[in-house]
Amino acid sequence: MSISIPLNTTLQYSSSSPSFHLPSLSLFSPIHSTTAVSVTGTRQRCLRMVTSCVSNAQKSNQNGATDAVSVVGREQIRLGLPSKGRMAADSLDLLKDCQLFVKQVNPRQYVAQIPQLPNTEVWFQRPKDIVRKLLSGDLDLGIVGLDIVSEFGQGNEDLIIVHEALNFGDCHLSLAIPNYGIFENIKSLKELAQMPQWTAERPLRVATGFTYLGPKFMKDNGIKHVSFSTADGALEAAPAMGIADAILDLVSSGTTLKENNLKEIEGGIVLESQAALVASRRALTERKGALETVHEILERLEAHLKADGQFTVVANMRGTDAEEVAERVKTQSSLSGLQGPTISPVYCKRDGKISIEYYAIVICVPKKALYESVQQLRAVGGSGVLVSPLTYIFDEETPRWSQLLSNLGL
Ligand SMILES: Nc1ncnc2c1ncn2[C@@H]1O[C@H](COP(=O)(O)OP(=O)(O)OP(=O)(O)O)[C@@H](O)[C@H]1O
Ligand SMILES: O=P(O)(O)OC[C@H]1O[C@H](OP(=O)(O)OP(=O)(O)O)[C@H](O)[C@@H]1O
Ligand SMILES: [Mg+2]
Repeated sequence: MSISIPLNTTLQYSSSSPSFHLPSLSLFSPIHSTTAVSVTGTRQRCLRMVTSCVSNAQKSNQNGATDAVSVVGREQIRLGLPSKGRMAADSLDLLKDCQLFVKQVNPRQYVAQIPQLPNTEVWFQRPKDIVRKLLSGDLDLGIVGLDIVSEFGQGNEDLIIVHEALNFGDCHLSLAIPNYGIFENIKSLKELAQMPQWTAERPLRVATGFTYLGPKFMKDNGIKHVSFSTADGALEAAPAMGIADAILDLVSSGTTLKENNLKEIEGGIVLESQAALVASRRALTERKGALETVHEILERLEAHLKADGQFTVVANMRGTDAEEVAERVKTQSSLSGLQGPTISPVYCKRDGKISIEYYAIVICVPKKALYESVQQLRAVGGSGVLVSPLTYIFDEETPRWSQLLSNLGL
């Protein structure tokens, strides 16, 4: 295992009490360099001790993120799912919709199985711990919000977003200020930054749980006079309590902001988030079976999510032959289906003879365009329109799979 220690760190070893002192280990982030480390004490013993002490401490940096460690020899692939909160039930529902049934004996049990993926264990963890454990090598795959990936992953390249839009957990991380007092006429981040009130002695005070993304966002936007405080919830109360001037928190419906007389401002959105499938690069490249498992999960997810937005529409159309019907259908913009309509003859028996007067047309239409499509079908002579939900659409290969392989250099 390799460890990374900042430049000029002094590791002190005392032979009387065999322990190590890494003065800044819990204070820096991120960890970059392995050079210029000075070691005091008995050299050989020192290095052995450092390795084990850092390993045991899981190398947590200030935000709880851990450095990646080597893939350890276990047989099972581990998938982390949120153990609580609003993402928990939706993650299980999504997997169920993909015919991946998570068998959890009781809700307090933190490990579960998916019979359809016999080499995979599910571990229920808090979202931030899923990210931490992907980085430490204790999980291989996970479903979490992109907000948590960014906050706790801190751009670590070992984290790979396999699917960035699982269609639930939508929200955005946004800066909000009071809609009263000195902020009444402030509408943008620029205007907020230019307010004369903020000085080195009296900075803009922001309350947030996002202690990595918050300062990064302010720095990236050139806002100098700012300070941060943190709390575990109900941040929207902080301005009215006089604890902060602004908050940086997740917003989905916007109700909590409104009910607390707060408003979002132009340029104040830090990121858009929804649930994502995330993997450890190391696991995918080094752990036996991990890539095959992620491929299967990805295929199921893609097939389900693609189908989720579509209906199958079947209608009968009178016509002289299939081409003539196709020509008519193609004049309508909403009737092209995935690759063009499927048209098949409808065999009727008339006066004792089989004849073809109707053709059945089958198309997939986006749910949003259903009514428009039905109207267009009628306009070109369609009748007896049947609409049914689609369960899966399997394409030849998913673009996300090719992207993943290229990301992994495969
Ligand atoms: N309105 C929202 N507020 C917060 N998170 C949301 C919202 N909508 C979607 N999410 C997503 O849900 C994830 C989990 O949020 P949730 O509040 O349920 O759990 P938590 O924050 O881990 O729990 P707690 O709030 O008790 O600390 C967030 O990281 C985010 O990706
Ligand atoms: O825009 P809205 O739909 O109103 O949602 C936003 C609120 O939801 C979250 O809080 P949560 O319910 O997780 O409570 P918490 O503050 O205890 O985390 C978030 O921290 C906001 O307070
Ligand atoms: Mg919350």
